[in-house]
Amino acid sequence: MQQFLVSGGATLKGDVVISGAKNAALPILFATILAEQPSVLSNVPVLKDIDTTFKLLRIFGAQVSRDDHQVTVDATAIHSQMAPYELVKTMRASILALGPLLARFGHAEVSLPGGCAIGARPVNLHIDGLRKMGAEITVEAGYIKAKAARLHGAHIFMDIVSVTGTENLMMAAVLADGLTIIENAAREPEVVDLAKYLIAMGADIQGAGTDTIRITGKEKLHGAHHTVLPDRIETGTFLVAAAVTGGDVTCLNASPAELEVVLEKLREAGADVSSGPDWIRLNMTGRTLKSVNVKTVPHPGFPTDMQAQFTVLNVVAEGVGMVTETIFENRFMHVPELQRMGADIQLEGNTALIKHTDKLMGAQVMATDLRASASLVIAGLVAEGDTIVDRIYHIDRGYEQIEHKLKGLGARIQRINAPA
Ligand SMILES: CC(=O)N[C@H]1[C@@H](OP(=O)(O)OP(=O)(O)OC[C@H]2O[C@@H](n3ccc(=O)[nH]c3=O)[C@H](O)[C@@H]2O)O[C@H](CO)[C@@H](O)[C@@H]1O
Ligand SMILES: C=C(OP(=O)(O)O)C(=O)O
Repeated sequence: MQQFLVSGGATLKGDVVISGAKNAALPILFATILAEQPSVLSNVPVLKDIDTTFKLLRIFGAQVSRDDHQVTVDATAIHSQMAPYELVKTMRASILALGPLLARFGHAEVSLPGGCAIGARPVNLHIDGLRKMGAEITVEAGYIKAKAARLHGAHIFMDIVSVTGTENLMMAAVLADGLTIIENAAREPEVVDLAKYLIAMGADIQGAGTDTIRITGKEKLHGAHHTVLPDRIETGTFLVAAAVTGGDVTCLNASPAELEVVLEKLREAGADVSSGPDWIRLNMTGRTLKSVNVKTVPHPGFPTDMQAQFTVLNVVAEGVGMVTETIFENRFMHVPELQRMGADIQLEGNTALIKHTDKLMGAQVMATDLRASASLVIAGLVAEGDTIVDRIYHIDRGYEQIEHKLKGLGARIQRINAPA
Protein backbone atom coordinates (compact mmCIF):
# COMPACT_ATOMS: atom_id res chain seq x y z
CA MET A 1 0.00 0.00 0.00
CA GLN A 2 1.29 3.47 -0.86
CA GLN A 3 1.40 6.57 1.30
CA PHE A 4 2.29 10.24 0.91
CA LEU A 5 5.04 11.68 3.05
CA VAL A 6 4.45 15.42 3.26
CA SER A 7 6.98 17.69 4.96
CA GLY A 8 5.33 20.94 5.97
CA GLY A 9 6.50 24.51 5.70
CA ALA A 10 6.90 25.21 1.97
CA THR A 11 5.18 28.19 0.38
CA LEU A 12 3.60 27.13 -2.90
CA LYS A 13 4.64 29.24 -5.88
CA GLY A 14 4.41 28.92 -9.64
CA ASP A 15 2.15 27.49 -12.34
CA VAL A 16 0.21 24.26 -12.32
CA VAL A 17 -1.60 22.75 -15.30
CA ILE A 18 -5.11 21.57 -14.46
CA SER A 19 -6.33 18.24 -15.87
CA GLY A 20 -9.66 17.44 -17.48
CA ALA A 21 -12.56 16.96 -15.07
CA LYS A 22 -12.96 13.44 -13.70
CA ASN A 23 -16.68 13.97 -13.14
CA ALA A 24 -17.20 15.06 -16.75
CA ALA A 25 -14.88 12.49 -18.35
CA LEU A 26 -16.65 9.59 -16.59
CA PRO A 27 -20.21 10.17 -17.91
CA ILE A 28 -18.81 11.12 -21.33
CA LEU A 29 -16.86 7.83 -21.54
CA PHE A 30 -20.05 5.93 -20.67
CA ALA A 31 -21.96 7.97 -23.27
CA THR A 32 -19.69 6.56 -26.01
CA ILE A 33 -21.74 3.36 -25.58
CA LEU A 34 -24.65 5.13 -27.30
CA ALA A 35 -23.08 5.18 -30.80
CA GLU A 36 -22.01 2.53 -33.28
CA GLN A 37 -19.06 4.67 -34.32
CA PRO A 38 -15.81 5.71 -32.63
CA SER A 39 -15.54 8.91 -30.61
CA VAL A 40 -12.36 10.80 -29.86
CA LEU A 41 -12.11 12.51 -26.48
CA SER A 42 -9.39 15.02 -25.60
CA ASN A 43 -8.21 16.28 -22.19
CA VAL A 44 -9.14 12.99 -20.50
CA PRO A 45 -7.33 12.87 -17.14
CA VAL A 46 -5.03 9.95 -16.30
CA LEU A 47 -6.74 8.58 -13.19
CA LYS A 48 -7.67 5.34 -11.49
CA ASP A 49 -11.40 5.97 -12.06
CA ILE A 50 -10.77 6.49 -15.76
CA ASP A 51 -8.85 3.16 -15.90
CA THR A 52 -11.78 1.46 -14.16
CA THR A 53 -14.12 2.91 -16.78
CA PHE A 54 -11.86 1.61 -19.58
CA LYS A 55 -12.01 -1.85 -17.95
CA LEU A 56 -15.81 -1.74 -17.88
CA LEU A 57 -16.06 -0.53 -21.49
CA ARG A 58 -13.71 -3.35 -22.58
CA ILE A 59 -15.76 -5.94 -20.65
CA PHE A 60 -18.80 -4.71 -22.60
CA GLY A 61 -16.81 -5.26 -25.83
CA ALA A 62 -15.82 -1.71 -26.73
CA GLN A 63 -12.36 -0.92 -28.10
CA VAL A 64 -10.57 1.69 -26.05
CA SER A 65 -7.19 3.24 -26.78
CA ARG A 66 -5.36 6.08 -25.11
CA ASP A 67 -2.61 8.32 -26.47
CA ASP A 68 -1.58 10.53 -23.55
CA HIS A 69 -4.72 12.58 -22.77
CA GLN A 70 -6.59 11.62 -25.94
CA VAL A 71 -8.87 8.60 -25.81
CA THR A 72 -10.64 6.80 -28.64
CA VAL A 73 -13.61 4.57 -27.86
CA ASP A 74 -15.32 2.41 -30.45
CA ALA A 75 -18.46 0.87 -28.95
CA THR A 76 -19.64 -0.69 -32.24
CA ALA A 77 -19.02 -4.28 -31.18
CA ILE A 78 -20.44 -4.24 -27.64
CA HIS A 79 -21.56 -7.78 -26.80
CA SER A 80 -22.07 -7.69 -23.02
CA GLN A 81 -24.36 -5.43 -21.03
CA MET A 82 -23.23 -6.58 -17.60
CA ALA A 83 -21.24 -4.40 -15.14
CA PRO A 84 -19.80 -6.73 -12.48
CA TYR A 85 -19.63 -6.00 -8.76
CA GLU A 86 -15.80 -6.36 -8.66
CA LEU A 87 -15.43 -3.16 -10.70
CA VAL A 88 -18.56 -1.30 -9.63
CA LYS A 89 -17.54 -1.56 -5.96
CA THR A 90 -14.36 0.38 -6.70
CA MET A 91 -16.16 3.20 -8.51
CA ARG A 92 -19.72 4.31 -7.82
CA ALA A 93 -19.88 6.18 -11.14
CA SER A 94 -20.15 2.74 -12.84
CA ILE A 95 -23.91 3.22 -12.40
CA LEU A 96 -23.58 5.55 -15.41
CA ALA A 97 -23.40 2.46 -17.65
CA LEU A 98 -27.05 1.70 -16.91
CA GLY A 99 -28.77 4.42 -18.97
CA PRO A 100 -26.67 4.09 -22.16
CA LEU A 101 -26.64 0.25 -22.21
CA LEU A 102 -30.40 0.08 -21.70
CA ALA A 103 -31.11 2.78 -24.28
CA ARG A 104 -28.98 1.20 -27.02
CA PHE A 105 -29.45 -2.54 -26.37
CA GLY A 106 -32.81 -2.78 -24.58
CA HIS A 107 -31.32 -4.48 -21.55
CA ALA A 108 -28.60 -3.98 -18.94
CA GLU A 109 -27.39 -5.52 -15.72
CA VAL A 110 -25.37 -3.30 -13.41
CA SER A 111 -24.26 -4.13 -9.91
CA LEU A 112 -25.71 -1.90 -7.20
CA PRO A 113 -22.87 0.40 -6.15
CA GLY A 114 -23.65 0.25 -2.42
CA GLY A 115 -22.77 2.93 0.10
CA CYS A 116 -19.40 4.53 0.68
CA ALA A 117 -17.55 6.49 3.36
CA ILE A 118 -19.40 9.74 2.66
CA GLY A 119 -22.93 8.32 2.81
CA ALA A 120 -25.47 5.72 1.72
CA ARG A 121 -25.73 7.21 -1.79
CA PRO A 122 -28.80 5.33 -3.07
CA VAL A 123 -29.64 5.18 -6.79
CA ASN A 124 -33.45 5.13 -6.47
CA LEU A 125 -33.82 8.27 -8.61
CA HIS A 126 -31.93 6.64 -11.50
CA ILE A 127 -34.19 3.57 -11.27
CA ASP A 128 -37.45 5.54 -10.85
CA GLY A 129 -36.66 7.75 -13.84
CA LEU A 130 -35.85 4.79 -16.10
CA ARG A 131 -39.07 3.07 -14.98
CA LYS A 132 -41.00 6.20 -15.99
CA MET A 133 -39.38 5.82 -19.41
CA GLY A 134 -40.85 2.33 -19.69
CA ALA A 135 -38.07 0.15 -18.32
CA GLU A 136 -38.89 -2.97 -16.35
CA ILE A 137 -36.42 -3.01 -13.49
CA THR A 138 -35.79 -5.57 -10.77
CA VAL A 139 -33.08 -5.66 -8.18
CA GLU A 140 -31.83 -9.22 -7.65
CA ALA A 141 -28.80 -10.47 -5.77
CA GLY A 142 -27.25 -7.01 -5.70
CA TYR A 143 -27.76 -6.35 -9.40
CA ILE A 144 -30.07 -3.87 -11.14
CA LYS A 145 -31.63 -5.74 -14.07
CA ALA A 146 -33.32 -3.46 -16.58
CA LYS A 147 -35.26 -4.24 -19.78
CA ALA A 148 -37.16 -2.15 -22.33
CA ALA A 149 -37.70 -2.97 -26.00
CA ARG A 150 -37.41 0.78 -26.55
CA LEU A 151 -37.53 3.47 -23.89
CA HIS A 152 -40.12 6.19 -24.33
CA GLY A 153 -40.01 9.85 -23.39
CA ALA A 154 -41.38 10.82 -19.96
CA HIS A 155 -41.91 13.80 -17.70
CA ILE A 156 -39.60 13.19 -14.76
CA PHE A 157 -39.45 15.29 -11.60
CA MET A 158 -36.35 14.49 -9.55
CA ASP A 159 -37.14 14.63 -5.80
CA ILE A 160 -33.52 15.47 -4.99
CA VAL A 161 -30.99 17.15 -7.26
CA SER A 162 -28.75 14.30 -8.41
CA VAL A 163 -25.76 14.80 -10.70
CA THR A 164 -25.24 11.23 -11.96
CA GLY A 165 -29.04 10.68 -11.76
CA THR A 166 -29.58 13.55 -14.21
CA GLU A 167 -26.73 12.27 -16.41
CA ASN A 168 -28.03 8.68 -16.52
CA LEU A 169 -31.54 9.80 -17.48
CA MET A 170 -30.23 12.25 -20.06
CA MET A 171 -28.14 9.46 -21.67
CA ALA A 172 -31.17 7.14 -21.70
CA ALA A 173 -33.46 9.81 -23.14
CA VAL A 174 -31.29 10.63 -26.18
CA LEU A 175 -32.27 7.27 -27.79
CA ALA A 176 -35.81 7.08 -26.34
CA ASP A 177 -38.95 7.49 -28.38
CA GLY A 178 -40.25 11.06 -28.03
CA LEU A 179 -39.76 13.90 -25.55
CA THR A 180 -38.29 13.54 -22.07
CA ILE A 181 -38.45 16.43 -19.63
CA ILE A 182 -36.22 16.24 -16.54
CA GLU A 183 -37.28 18.72 -13.89
CA ASN A 184 -35.22 19.67 -10.83
CA ALA A 185 -32.24 18.53 -12.91
CA ALA A 186 -28.68 19.02 -11.68
CA ARG A 187 -27.06 22.16 -13.12
CA GLU A 188 -23.44 21.13 -12.53
CA PRO A 189 -20.95 22.10 -15.29
CA GLU A 190 -20.21 18.38 -15.79
CA VAL A 191 -23.87 17.82 -16.79
CA VAL A 192 -23.48 20.61 -19.33
CA ASP A 193 -20.24 19.11 -20.68
CA LEU A 194 -21.93 15.72 -21.11
CA ALA A 195 -24.82 17.43 -22.93
CA LYS A 196 -22.33 19.15 -25.26
CA TYR A 197 -20.80 15.79 -26.18
CA LEU A 198 -24.23 14.18 -26.68
CA ILE A 199 -25.30 17.10 -28.91
CA ALA A 200 -22.08 16.65 -30.92
CA MET A 201 -23.19 13.00 -31.35
CA GLY A 202 -26.46 14.23 -32.87
CA ALA A 203 -28.67 14.35 -29.74
CA ASP A 204 -31.40 16.96 -29.33
CA ILE A 205 -31.01 18.43 -25.82
CA GLN A 206 -32.18 21.79 -24.58
CA GLY A 207 -31.76 23.42 -21.20
CA ALA A 208 -28.67 21.61 -19.84
CA GLY A 209 -27.31 23.88 -17.12
CA THR A 210 -30.83 24.89 -16.04
CA ASP A 211 -33.15 22.89 -13.79
CA THR A 212 -35.33 21.76 -16.70
CA ILE A 213 -33.77 19.68 -19.46
CA ARG A 214 -35.74 18.72 -22.58
CA ILE A 215 -34.51 15.82 -24.69
CA THR A 216 -36.07 14.59 -27.90
CA GLY A 217 -34.89 11.06 -28.62
CA LYS A 218 -33.20 10.07 -31.88
CA GLU A 219 -33.10 6.70 -33.68
CA LYS A 220 -29.29 6.68 -33.71
CA LEU A 221 -26.34 8.77 -32.62
CA HIS A 222 -22.93 9.02 -34.30
CA GLY A 223 -19.37 9.30 -33.04
CA ALA A 224 -17.99 12.73 -32.17
CA HIS A 225 -14.92 14.60 -31.00
CA HIS A 226 -15.10 16.33 -27.64
CA THR A 227 -12.66 18.08 -25.31
CA VAL A 228 -13.39 17.49 -21.61
CA LEU A 229 -13.73 20.66 -19.55
CA PRO A 230 -11.08 21.49 -16.90
CA ASP A 231 -11.50 20.00 -13.43
CA ARG A 232 -12.97 22.71 -11.19
CA ILE A 233 -12.43 20.67 -8.02
CA GLU A 234 -8.76 19.99 -8.78
CA THR A 235 -8.40 23.72 -9.51
CA GLY A 236 -10.08 24.66 -6.22
CA THR A 237 -7.88 22.20 -4.33
CA PHE A 238 -4.66 23.82 -5.65
CA LEU A 239 -6.02 27.30 -4.90
CA VAL A 240 -6.75 26.34 -1.28
CA ALA A 241 -3.28 24.79 -1.00
CA ALA A 242 -1.84 28.12 -2.26
CA ALA A 243 -3.97 30.11 0.18
CA VAL A 244 -3.06 28.15 3.32
CA THR A 245 0.67 28.17 2.53
CA GLY A 246 0.65 31.93 1.88
CA GLY A 247 1.64 31.21 -1.72
CA ASP A 248 1.22 32.60 -5.22
CA VAL A 249 -0.09 29.99 -7.66
CA THR A 250 -1.54 30.23 -11.15
CA CYS A 251 -3.74 27.40 -12.40
CA LEU A 252 -3.42 27.01 -16.18
CA ASN A 253 -5.95 25.29 -18.44
CA ALA A 254 -8.55 26.19 -15.81
CA SER A 255 -12.07 27.52 -16.21
CA PRO A 256 -13.00 30.36 -13.82
CA ALA A 257 -16.66 30.49 -14.93
CA GLU A 258 -17.41 27.14 -13.27
CA LEU A 259 -15.75 28.10 -10.00
CA GLU A 260 -17.29 31.48 -9.20
CA VAL A 261 -18.63 30.69 -5.73
CA VAL A 262 -15.33 29.11 -4.65
CA LEU A 263 -13.30 32.06 -5.98
CA GLU A 264 -15.62 34.45 -4.12
CA LYS A 265 -15.08 32.51 -0.87
CA LEU A 266 -11.31 32.63 -1.41
CA ARG A 267 -11.51 36.42 -1.86
CA GLU A 268 -13.63 36.64 1.31
CA ALA A 269 -10.84 34.65 3.02
CA GLY A 270 -8.44 37.45 2.11
CA ALA A 271 -6.83 36.08 -1.06
CA ASP A 272 -6.03 38.18 -4.11
CA VAL A 273 -7.70 36.19 -6.88
CA SER A 274 -7.47 37.18 -10.54
CA SER A 275 -8.39 35.29 -13.69
CA GLY A 276 -8.37 35.24 -17.47
CA PRO A 277 -10.29 33.04 -19.91
CA ASP A 278 -8.28 29.90 -19.04
CA TRP A 279 -6.26 30.74 -15.93
CA ILE A 280 -6.78 31.62 -12.28
CA ARG A 281 -4.12 33.16 -10.03
CA LEU A 282 -4.29 33.21 -6.24
CA ASN A 283 -1.75 35.40 -4.50
CA MET A 284 -1.61 35.34 -0.71
CA THR A 285 1.74 37.10 -0.32
CA GLY A 286 1.66 39.49 2.66
CA ARG A 287 -2.04 38.88 3.26
CA THR A 288 -3.84 37.38 6.25
CA LEU A 289 -6.05 34.35 5.79
CA LYS A 290 -9.46 34.82 7.42
CA SER A 291 -12.01 32.13 8.22
CA VAL A 292 -15.16 31.84 6.09
CA ASN A 293 -18.52 30.14 6.53
CA VAL A 294 -19.53 27.70 3.83
CA LYS A 295 -22.62 25.60 3.26
CA THR A 296 -22.59 22.93 0.57
CA VAL A 297 -25.48 22.98 -1.91
CA PRO A 298 -26.02 21.86 -5.51
CA HIS A 299 -24.49 24.00 -8.28
CA PRO A 300 -24.30 26.99 -8.60
CA GLY A 301 -23.87 26.89 -4.81
CA PHE A 302 -20.76 25.87 -2.90
CA PRO A 303 -19.69 22.34 -3.99
CA THR A 304 -19.57 19.49 -1.48
CA ASP A 305 -16.40 18.30 -3.26
CA MET A 306 -14.61 21.43 -1.91
CA GLN A 307 -15.88 21.10 1.66
CA ALA A 308 -12.95 19.15 3.13
CA GLN A 309 -10.41 21.56 1.61
CA PHE A 310 -12.22 24.59 3.09
CA THR A 311 -12.34 22.83 6.46
CA VAL A 312 -8.52 22.89 6.43
CA LEU A 313 -8.52 26.49 5.20
CA ASN A 314 -10.54 27.41 8.30
CA VAL A 315 -8.17 25.50 10.58
CA VAL A 316 -5.30 27.69 9.34
CA ALA A 317 -7.25 30.97 9.01
CA GLU A 318 -7.70 33.64 11.70
CA GLY A 319 -11.11 33.51 13.39
CA VAL A 320 -13.88 30.95 13.62
CA GLY A 321 -15.44 29.38 10.54
CA MET A 322 -18.53 27.27 10.16
CA VAL A 323 -18.77 24.54 7.53
CA THR A 324 -22.18 22.96 6.91
CA GLU A 325 -22.57 19.85 4.75
CA THR A 326 -26.05 19.40 3.30
CA ILE A 327 -25.44 16.96 0.44
CA PHE A 328 -23.93 13.86 2.08
CA GLU A 329 -24.77 12.63 5.58
CA ASN A 330 -21.27 11.49 6.52
CA ARG A 331 -18.76 13.73 4.79
CA PHE A 332 -16.68 14.78 7.78
CA MET A 333 -14.36 11.78 8.00
CA HIS A 334 -11.38 14.11 7.63
CA VAL A 335 -12.26 15.88 10.89
CA PRO A 336 -10.96 13.25 13.36
CA GLU A 337 -7.78 12.99 11.28
CA LEU A 338 -7.30 16.78 11.32
CA GLN A 339 -7.93 16.73 15.08
CA ARG A 340 -5.04 14.25 15.39
CA MET A 341 -2.89 16.95 13.80
CA GLY A 342 -4.03 19.47 16.43
CA ALA A 343 -7.01 21.10 14.68
CA ASP A 344 -9.68 22.66 16.89
CA ILE A 345 -12.90 21.47 15.29
CA GLN A 346 -16.24 20.80 16.97
CA LEU A 347 -18.65 18.66 15.01
CA GLU A 348 -22.35 18.99 15.67
CA GLY A 349 -24.63 17.15 13.29
CA ASN A 350 -23.87 18.38 9.81
CA THR A 351 -21.92 21.43 10.97
CA ALA A 352 -18.27 21.83 11.87
CA LEU A 353 -17.22 24.80 13.97
CA ILE A 354 -13.57 25.42 13.24
CA LYS A 355 -11.29 27.64 15.31
CA HIS A 356 -7.91 28.90 14.21
CA THR A 357 -5.06 26.58 15.21
CA ASP A 358 -1.67 28.22 15.79
CA LYS A 359 0.30 25.18 14.84
CA LEU A 360 -0.78 21.99 13.09
CA MET A 361 1.54 19.10 13.91
CA GLY A 362 2.52 16.43 11.39
CA ALA A 363 1.05 13.00 12.17
CA GLN A 364 0.15 9.72 10.53
CA VAL A 365 -3.39 10.13 9.17
CA MET A 366 -5.74 8.00 7.17
CA ALA A 367 -7.51 9.02 3.97
CA THR A 368 -11.14 7.88 3.91
CA ASP A 369 -12.38 9.30 0.62
CA LEU A 370 -11.15 11.34 -2.31
CA ARG A 371 -11.56 14.91 -1.09
CA ALA A 372 -10.79 14.00 2.53
CA SER A 373 -7.42 12.72 1.25
CA ALA A 374 -6.79 16.01 -0.54
CA SER A 375 -7.57 17.94 2.65
CA LEU A 376 -5.07 15.84 4.63
CA VAL A 377 -2.35 16.52 2.05
CA ILE A 378 -3.11 20.26 2.29
CA ALA A 379 -2.96 20.06 6.10
CA GLY A 380 0.41 18.29 5.79
CA LEU A 381 1.75 21.19 3.70
CA VAL A 382 1.25 23.65 6.58
CA ALA A 383 1.92 21.31 9.51
CA GLU A 384 5.15 21.35 11.47
CA GLY A 385 7.18 18.23 10.66
CA ASP A 386 6.16 15.21 8.62
CA THR A 387 2.68 13.97 7.82
CA ILE A 388 2.09 10.49 6.46
CA VAL A 389 -1.18 10.09 4.59
CA ASP A 390 -2.32 6.45 4.39
CA ARG A 391 -4.64 4.85 1.81
CA ILE A 392 -3.81 7.27 -0.97
CA TYR A 393 -5.54 5.04 -3.49
CA HIS A 394 -8.49 7.31 -2.74
CA ILE A 395 -6.58 10.34 -4.02
CA ASP A 396 -5.41 8.46 -7.13
CA ARG A 397 -9.07 8.02 -8.10
CA GLY A 398 -9.40 11.72 -8.79
CA TYR A 399 -6.13 13.71 -8.80
CA GLU A 400 -3.72 13.25 -11.71
CA GLN A 401 -0.11 13.15 -10.50
CA ILE A 402 -0.89 15.32 -7.49
CA GLU A 403 2.56 14.83 -5.95
CA HIS A 404 4.33 15.90 -9.17
CA LYS A 405 2.10 18.94 -9.55
CA LEU A 406 2.64 19.94 -5.90
CA LYS A 407 6.40 19.37 -6.17
CA GLY A 408 6.40 21.66 -9.21
CA LEU A 409 5.03 24.37 -6.90
CA GLY A 410 7.75 23.78 -4.29
CA ALA A 411 5.96 21.36 -1.96
CA ARG A 412 7.91 18.61 -0.27
CA ILE A 413 5.89 15.48 -0.90
CA GLN A 414 6.85 11.93 -1.78
CA ARG A 415 4.98 8.78 -2.64
CA ILE A 416 6.35 6.00 -0.45
CA ASN A 417 5.55 2.35 0.16
CA ALA A 418 3.97 1.63 3.52
CA PRO A 419 6.10 -0.62 5.70
CA ALA A 420 4.91 -4.23 5.36
C1 LIG B 1 -19.02 10.94 -10.47
C2 LIG B 1 -19.65 12.18 -9.98
O1 LIG B 1 -20.08 13.03 -10.73
N1 LIG B 1 -19.68 12.33 -8.65
C3 LIG B 1 -20.24 13.55 -8.08
C4 LIG B 1 -21.75 13.41 -8.02
O2 LIG B 1 -22.03 12.24 -7.26
P1 LIG B 1 -23.50 11.63 -7.30
O3 LIG B 1 -24.10 11.89 -8.62
O4 LIG B 1 -23.37 10.23 -6.83
O5 LIG B 1 -24.23 12.51 -6.23
P2 LIG B 1 -25.75 12.97 -6.30
O6 LIG B 1 -25.83 14.32 -6.90
O7 LIG B 1 -26.55 11.89 -6.95
O8 LIG B 1 -26.12 13.03 -4.75
C5 LIG B 1 -26.78 14.13 -4.16
C6 LIG B 1 -27.67 13.62 -3.04
O9 LIG B 1 -28.75 12.89 -3.58
C7 LIG B 1 -28.90 11.64 -2.96
N2 LIG B 1 -29.46 10.69 -3.96
C8 LIG B 1 -28.85 10.59 -5.18
C9 LIG B 1 -29.34 9.71 -6.13
C10 LIG B 1 -30.47 8.94 -5.81
O10 LIG B 1 -30.94 8.13 -6.61
N3 LIG B 1 -31.04 9.07 -4.59
C11 LIG B 1 -30.56 9.94 -3.64
O11 LIG B 1 -31.11 10.03 -2.55
C12 LIG B 1 -27.47 11.28 -2.53
O12 LIG B 1 -27.45 10.30 -1.51
C13 LIG B 1 -26.97 12.64 -2.07
O13 LIG B 1 -27.40 12.90 -0.76
O14 LIG B 1 -22.31 14.56 -7.42
C14 LIG B 1 -21.89 14.78 -6.06
C15 LIG B 1 -22.65 15.98 -5.55
O15 LIG B 1 -22.26 17.12 -6.20
C16 LIG B 1 -20.39 14.94 -6.00
O16 LIG B 1 -19.99 14.99 -4.66
C17 LIG B 1 -19.68 13.79 -6.69
O17 LIG B 1 -18.30 14.09 -6.83
C1 LIG C 1 -17.34 12.03 -4.33
C2 LIG C 1 -16.62 12.12 -5.45
O1 LIG C 1 -16.59 11.20 -6.43
P1 LIG C 1 -17.51 9.89 -6.61
O2 LIG C 1 -18.90 10.35 -6.84
O3 LIG C 1 -16.93 9.26 -7.81
O4 LIG C 1 -17.37 9.09 -5.35
C3 LIG C 1 -15.74 13.27 -5.72
O5 LIG C 1 -15.32 13.44 -6.88
O6 LIG C 1 -15.45 14.03 -4.77
